[in-house]
Amino acid sequence: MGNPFSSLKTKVKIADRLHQNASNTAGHLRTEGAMADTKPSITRTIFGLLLVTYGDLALFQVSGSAFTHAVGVYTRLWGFAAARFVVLAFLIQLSMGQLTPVLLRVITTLSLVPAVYETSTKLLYDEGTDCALSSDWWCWLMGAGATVAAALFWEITIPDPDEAASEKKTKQKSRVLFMRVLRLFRPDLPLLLGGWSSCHWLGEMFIPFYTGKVIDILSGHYQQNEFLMAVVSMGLFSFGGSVFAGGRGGLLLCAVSSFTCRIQLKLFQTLTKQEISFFDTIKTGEITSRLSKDTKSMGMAVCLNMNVLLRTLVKTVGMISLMMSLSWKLTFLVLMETPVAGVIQNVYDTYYQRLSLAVQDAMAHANDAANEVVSNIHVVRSFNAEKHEAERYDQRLKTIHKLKTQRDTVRAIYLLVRRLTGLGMQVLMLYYGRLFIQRGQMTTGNLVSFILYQSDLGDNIRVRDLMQFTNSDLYLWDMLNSVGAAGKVFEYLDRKPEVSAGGTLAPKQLKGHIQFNQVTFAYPSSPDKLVLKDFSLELKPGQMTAFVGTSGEGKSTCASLLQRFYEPQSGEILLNNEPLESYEHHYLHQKIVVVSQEPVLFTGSVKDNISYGLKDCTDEEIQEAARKANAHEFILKMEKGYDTEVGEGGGQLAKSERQRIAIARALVRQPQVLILDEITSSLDDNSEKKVQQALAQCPNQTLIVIAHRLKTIERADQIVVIGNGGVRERGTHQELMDMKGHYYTLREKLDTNGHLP
Ligand SMILES: Nc1ncnc2c1ncn2[C@@H]1O[C@H](COP(=O)(O)OP(=O)(O)OP(=O)(O)O)[C@@H](O)[C@H]1O
Repeated sequence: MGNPFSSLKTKVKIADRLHQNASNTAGHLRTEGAMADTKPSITRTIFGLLLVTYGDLALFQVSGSAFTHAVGVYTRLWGFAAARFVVLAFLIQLSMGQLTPVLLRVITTLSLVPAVYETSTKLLYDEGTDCALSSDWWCWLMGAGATVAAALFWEITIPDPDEAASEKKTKQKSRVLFMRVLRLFRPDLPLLLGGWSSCHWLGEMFIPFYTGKVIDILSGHYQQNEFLMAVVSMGLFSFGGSVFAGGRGGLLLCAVSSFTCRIQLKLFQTLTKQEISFFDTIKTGEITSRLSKDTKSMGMAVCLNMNVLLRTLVKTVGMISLMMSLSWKLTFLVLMETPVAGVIQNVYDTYYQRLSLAVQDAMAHANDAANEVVSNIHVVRSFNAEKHEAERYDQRLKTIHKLKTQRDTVRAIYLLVRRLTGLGMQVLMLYYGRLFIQRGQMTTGNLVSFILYQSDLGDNIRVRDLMQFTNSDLYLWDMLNSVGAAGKVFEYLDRKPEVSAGGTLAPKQLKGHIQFNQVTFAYPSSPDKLVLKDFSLELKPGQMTAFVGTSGEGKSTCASLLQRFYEPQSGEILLNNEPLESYEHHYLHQKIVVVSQEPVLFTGSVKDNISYGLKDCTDEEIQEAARKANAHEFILKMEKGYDTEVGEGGGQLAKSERQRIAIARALVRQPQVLILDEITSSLDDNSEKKVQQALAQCPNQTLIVIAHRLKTIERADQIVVIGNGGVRERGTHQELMDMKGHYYTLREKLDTNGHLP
């Protein structure tokens, strides 16, 4: 039967969603309908574009005709820009019926390019070009080509807010994450500023300049002083650069390390506060991957990116200025590659980031599979499932391999295209460089310096020298990609536990009176399967209550609810007539303690494990608890007594020994409510008797025993048979035997060891 509450909630949610979807769809349809009404047809668009091109060419021809020469060159250029804009806007409106923002941007750029170009070259370099004087077709083509390139660059890299809302959202998110990580770096600010401000590249920037100078000195009239000066300056810049480079690497890595430790601790603290159902649904591998890998890569990504960003910005401006001083014409030529590179980069980023995320997820899956097998190797071995597990792991590794191959192919294609465009640009640059040398506009040394700057500029933007201190083949864009890891870390850091820990009650006296009032509960991971349905039960203080029933009926679930690992969907659990959630978190877990069927010990000594979580616990208290749990004697027999290491997960101890240490750990807290969940299953009769005796010495304690061995609970004050989500029977052993109901039947079914089947 489905959970009425969850199904009701689900129905409400579904109805909400349907409503939302319906209105979204309606809105969408309305918008699409409206767009369809106004969007011109393809034929009309082609006709419009042809008309605009023809109109522009005619206008361009008129602008160069003799009668326009009556006014000055620049008046004519700016007048033509204004006329061109008005005419083109009019023609578009006429032919297509609307002037979209994209078309508006294109005609504005197209109209302004010639005037802005000519005026700025005149103002900056006091030179004009042939295009200013005549209406050459070549000039028209150059202007139109530059406009189309700029338009493409703009539309791809800076999408329209309406058109690319979703894409922008993810980019926006990356930016927000970037800034958020940066803010978390605040305590390491001195280290960061030290690293970022170490300008080792400033030294490197002047080396090409002096190289060109040395070549000019050597190829022209040799002057020793000038030559020495140039070589010494080169040496000094080079030395200064090396010193700063070393300092920068050290400071930044130190900042990243300190950041990582801080975030790992913060994340660990947040994770341990999450409700238990969180751990039921999220895989261990995923959590450990966030904790160990993502925290590191997010710090690394932001710290290094910021460094790269600052350096790239300053170095690029510096290099462009130096290149301008060598030849402004060649500089403009080189900069024409930028929009093309931007478009290529954008396309590459989209594919590469998508594949990188898929690789990360696939790796987390493979880790999960490996973790599961390693931590349950006994089961794998005993079921002879090694081959099956190896195949499962192999499949996951193959998925990673496939995704990595796709990702690396994308990268290889990207590098090839980038190199080809770079090569094309270098050929053009050499061609024009030779022309300028022939015309006497630059020297051979200038060209050499220029070529060195050009390749340095490309590397600077591609940020290849990140490899210097990351010791890997990561590029800036890979680094930006790992900002995505920050998203996942923040998702956990921001997560508020669903089971609140805001209670304040911590009374000195607690009787241990428990009431389950019409509790209905389903595990969040299986919301449709109700484990408890209107479950009501009263446990009197100081009494021993035994929960019995066949496997899977919800006995351990009652224990979990008492510890507030989960919240019931309805009903309440009262402790001393107060709801459990009103008790202070630490207080509650000191007063209600569980010893479970699989005792978990942590790496450390026996003493550490007994006093686990208690700050002021004396040796006497520890030994007293161990005595009560019948553990004292075997602990003393161990090599270092209470200081003996128990190994990982208590692996160096027998199960019954681990069980007794777990009981001592519970007893040292002097709990008011003690829950023993099938603990006797691993104890021999003698140990069990002693534990029972020890427990009998705490008459004020409310004791809940969940047992499969029905013999052990015959002396309980009340035995509760749990089944079908509720209480089937309740009474003392004798009362229930006389009743000849479920309890009686259960006892009939006991095997020779007294266990339930
Ligand atoms: N973390 C969980 N997530 C989802 N379902 C769970 C979870 N823990 C237990 N269940 C399911 O809840 C039901 C009750 O489990 P519970 O462990 O309380 O039974 P039990 O009576 O203590 O069984 P046993 O005697 O075998 O320990 C079972 O059907 C079980 O499969």
